[in-house]
Amino acid sequence: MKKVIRSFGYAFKGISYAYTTQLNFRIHSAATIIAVASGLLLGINASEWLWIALAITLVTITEMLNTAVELLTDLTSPGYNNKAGHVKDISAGCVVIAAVFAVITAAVVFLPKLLLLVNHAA
Ligand SMILES: Nc1ncnc2c1ncn2[C@@H]1O[C@H](COP(=O)(O)OP(=O)(O)OP(=O)(O)O)[C@@H](O)[C@H]1O
Repeated sequence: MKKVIRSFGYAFKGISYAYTTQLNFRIHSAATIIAVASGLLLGINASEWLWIALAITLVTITEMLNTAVELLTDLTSPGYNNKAGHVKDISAGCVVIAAVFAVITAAVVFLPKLLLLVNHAA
């Protein structure tokens, strides 16, 4: 049991490292808070919550893996190396793909509800 708790401790250390060192991770965390608050305010349904949760999870995981890949690349290839550059670019590309998915998901879930609110107010 102690071992499991210790493993969770290491995992949270990793999340905390990504949060404190990566500006993009903090931006994504702020976007997560905005998405959850919007979901609560607009009263989205269970399947919409699942899509939002999937988008948040994908962005968070890719951002953390990107941080790990950057660290590992700097460790194994501190000097300039074409392949090291490609590794970092591909890793960053994964984050962009997840972020595009998140933006599309947010638009599909929230836009119709926001437009309805605007129409009601007008
Ligand atoms: N060792 C290297 N060899 C060749 N190109 C590199 C190397 N390190 C970085 N690059 C290039 O510079 C880009 C930016 O790298 P950098 O390590 O600054 O990442 P970053 O996205 O700015 O991340 P962060 O700001 O979180 O450190 C990479 O995507 C890559 O194209």
